[in-house]
Amino acid sequence: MGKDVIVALDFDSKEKTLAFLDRFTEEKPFVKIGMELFYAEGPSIVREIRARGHKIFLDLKLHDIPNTVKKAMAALSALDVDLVNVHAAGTGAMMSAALAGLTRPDGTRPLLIAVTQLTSTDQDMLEKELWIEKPIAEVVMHYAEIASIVGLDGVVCSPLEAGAVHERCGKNFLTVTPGVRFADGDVGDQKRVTTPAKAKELGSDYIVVGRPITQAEDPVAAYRRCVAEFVG
Ligand SMILES: O=C(O)c1cc(=O)[nH]c(=O)n1[C@@H]1O[C@H](COP(=O)(O)O)[C@@H](O)[C@H]1O
Repeated sequence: MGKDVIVALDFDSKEKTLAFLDRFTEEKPFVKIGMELFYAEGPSIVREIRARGHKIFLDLKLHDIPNTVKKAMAALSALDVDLVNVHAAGTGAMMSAALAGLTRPDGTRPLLIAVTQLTSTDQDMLEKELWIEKPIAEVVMHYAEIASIVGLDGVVCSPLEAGAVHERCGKNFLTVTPGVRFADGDVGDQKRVTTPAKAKELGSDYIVVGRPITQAEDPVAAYRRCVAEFVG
């Protein structure tokens, strides 16, 4: 897995998703299928997009008791995807269970990463609502360290934290980073945000980009702008 841009396919139907993908005649973007599309269309959308040759991050952010997550991951292992995720807040026991559940008959498995703190969370929310009274960057590092100790392949964090995560957990520990906006872009509900160029400078392995591409007037041009800034 090299440095790449992952396009978040946050659409509510197969038709809209495939129409969007049809615009890409020259590239085959790495894509993310999240809750909106998966809950609307089910596993068949994963198969269909895979059959078109895309790499897939299946972003369902599992967070439950260890036994439930293990069984759910066993079911998801049947899908041919490259990357899946859980919430690190489920604890090390839950992350270990997720890893144990992720086994295919041929011995392969998708990479497993953990969401540290959502990029839509800021310091104020962390303290006042979640009652975690620590600097958010330290919380991200702590969760990343637990994920690394239990054997996960990486984390989801803001690009702003990618460098520190690599320093603590090693350069091969993946940093998959949403919270990406062009310098002139609308931030929306995201809080810990930076540009594709800055994400590259900070050492992110993958940026996850949704609305700046999907809602752009010219999505292919927006995707190319991301690739040019991030991959070079
Ligand atoms: O796990 C994720 O992909 C994720 C984690 C996180 O902390 N923040 C975050 O934004 N995401 C996802 O990344 C995508 C970002 O979309 P945009 O904000 O539209 O670029 C969405 O599909 C989110 O579900």
